[in-house]
Amino acid sequence: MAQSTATAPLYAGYKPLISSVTTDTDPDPDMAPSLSEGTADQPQKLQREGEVKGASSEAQRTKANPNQILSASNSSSIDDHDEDQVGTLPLPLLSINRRTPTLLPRPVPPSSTRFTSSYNDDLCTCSNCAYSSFSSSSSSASSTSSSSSSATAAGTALASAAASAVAKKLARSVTATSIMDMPYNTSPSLRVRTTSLNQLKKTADLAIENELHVCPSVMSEELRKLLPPTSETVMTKPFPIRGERTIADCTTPHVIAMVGLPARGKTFISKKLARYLNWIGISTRVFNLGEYRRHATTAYKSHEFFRADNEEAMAIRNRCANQALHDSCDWLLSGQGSIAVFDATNSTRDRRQLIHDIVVKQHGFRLFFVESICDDPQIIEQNILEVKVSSPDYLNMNTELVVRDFLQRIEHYEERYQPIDEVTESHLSFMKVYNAGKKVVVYNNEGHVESRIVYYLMNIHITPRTIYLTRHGESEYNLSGLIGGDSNLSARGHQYANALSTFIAQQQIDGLRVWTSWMKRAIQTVADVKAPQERWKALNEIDAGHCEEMTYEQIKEKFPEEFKARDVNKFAYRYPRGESYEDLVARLEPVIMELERQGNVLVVSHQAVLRCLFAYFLDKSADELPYLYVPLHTVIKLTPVAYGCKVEHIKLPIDAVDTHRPKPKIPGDVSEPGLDGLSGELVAPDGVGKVLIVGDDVATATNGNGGRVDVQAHQ
Ligand SMILES: O=P(O)(O)OC[C@H]1O[C@@](CO)(OP(=O)(O)O)[C@@H](O)[C@@H]1O
Repeated sequence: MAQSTATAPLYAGYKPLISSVTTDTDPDPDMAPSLSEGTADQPQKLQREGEVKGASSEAQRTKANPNQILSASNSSSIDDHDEDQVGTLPLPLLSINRRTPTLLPRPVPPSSTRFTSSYNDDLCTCSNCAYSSFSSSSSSASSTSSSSSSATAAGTALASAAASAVAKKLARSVTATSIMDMPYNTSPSLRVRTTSLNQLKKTADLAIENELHVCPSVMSEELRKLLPPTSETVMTKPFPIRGERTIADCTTPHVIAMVGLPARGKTFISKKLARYLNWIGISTRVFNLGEYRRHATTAYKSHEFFRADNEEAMAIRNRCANQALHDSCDWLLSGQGSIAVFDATNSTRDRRQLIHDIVVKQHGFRLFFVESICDDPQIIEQNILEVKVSSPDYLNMNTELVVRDFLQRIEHYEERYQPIDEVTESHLSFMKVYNAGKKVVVYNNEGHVESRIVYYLMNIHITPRTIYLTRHGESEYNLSGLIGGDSNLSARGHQYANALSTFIAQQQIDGLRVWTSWMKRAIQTVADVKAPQERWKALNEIDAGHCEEMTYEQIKEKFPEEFKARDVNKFAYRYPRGESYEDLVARLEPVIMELERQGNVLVVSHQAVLRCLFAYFLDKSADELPYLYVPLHTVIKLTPVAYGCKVEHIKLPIDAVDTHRPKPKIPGDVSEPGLDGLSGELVAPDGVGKVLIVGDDVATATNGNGGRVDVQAHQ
């Protein structure tokens, strides 16, 4: 068993964003207090840290496996931060902006094997671009180390795309820019802008003069306006495609046991962690000791119940703890689940030893403790106000009394509290989270599942923020019922794009960032949204493989068995040569992780992708996920509250087709209404249709009966 202790400084490149939360604000219910103190610039701060973190982690992977990183986009480890890799590249580098693909000569890989990438995010996605054809075949001629041969090689690649003479001219026209001259840690797009934008513009003009296709990113402002929208700040993020779900990795059942005084965010962590693990396919359930105690006792009277010398109460508490632990183990033994989260204080060494004896010695399961430590009185008090005042223990009680009683309850625990000790409890595996992530200590961390848990808990934060999800505006393919493809917006889709930008402007969202897929319909939808934008390949719509650009009826006719199979198990069904919803979830995990790290974000994507993201926030099962109703021209606003998420559906007043195909009673049937009966109706988590319609200057909220309720808090 590997023993290691890691504290914050060791995570220099991986600074947990949660740390900036504790010091400033804390939006979470359980650790809530500091939330209200959040600063307006925090989201930007988070973003900046996130960029550095992502880049350095990628750089590390490059060292481990150079092919892998190239396949993840020729990306940031080379361009950004990996000095070793930089040293292996032929200099000077010409166009190095992987995010804003251009017609310019590109860095030449040291060997042709390094150009086997299937994810050249830096390749232009437009069909006209000469770079789309820059593949391994062209790279074989380019593995030289001199600047002139680099340019020539790139020129040759362009030539093979039918414009050799001009391409060579272009290659020569660009002043070489050595990557070594660029400030370390500067993003590639910034480097390009700060070091060679003029050259890029000149090159673009030259290319246009010669009737070559040039990507928008290097065009002059006037020319760019003539094209479909792009962003000044386009960035692409690589994503791992794992293909299979993680459940296979979780062969040994795990118990995650929380540790910590009351009001330290244990329940928040437990619930959030369980939601994440379930979403990635690891069946997880929380066993909350408070619920067992409430079940075993009559109404809560006061903190006296928690006095260490209250023997009668102590006997009840111990019995409840044993029961909860045994239920956790029984649940794991029954094969229904893989991870049980034991949400209790477990604040003494004896209790932890007992848990270890039962979980590890008796059952042979893995045991991992997560201790939440907080010594900021403000955070604790705010936490009590956010979640304890509304606890069933304090029904109809005056807030002041609640706070006083709860603080006394904490004092009783403090008398006996023994934080996990590395020396006397060196046989345990654990993670300590200080002040909502200001410092993290990981000890005896072992195995894939524990590592993912640690990584996830290091990324979450509790700063108040809002996430907006919307599909692109209605597309031409939506109008004709075709799935997939990369069509433009319809006329109504363009209207939605306008309405969306107005809506977002009206909301005045602090530090908003916009994420879209690389599909035209999504990019066009945010054409006028005034906020920094990023493109994610991971946000592209589900790949329907052989069924792309067909209607459901056509698929049924051409591949009847396939069509039926999808209706039988839509989540697991994988299109021939395409993807399943299960694949999508795997593909979207980095998006969720990054969303957890961010402030306010607007995500503009597609029906299937947004179902997956929505399911994460709403804790929806794999069966429900592929049928979640995500209509066109509707913004879904998600605000973290207490242990869940407030959901608002805001339908902007532009008609659109309904692309939702409900689950049919008979698999493969395309004629009868579906089982869920959702089409045409917004459905909130409680199953009641709730819509907020925003008109030009009035906002009207309606439910199915015309009532004015639009908000749904999901617990
Ligand atoms: O999984 P189902 O229900 O088929 O929905 C996914 C489909 O939704 C569509 C529209 O039919 O998404 P979108 O228009 O948002 O890009 C298709 O492109 C996609 O294949």
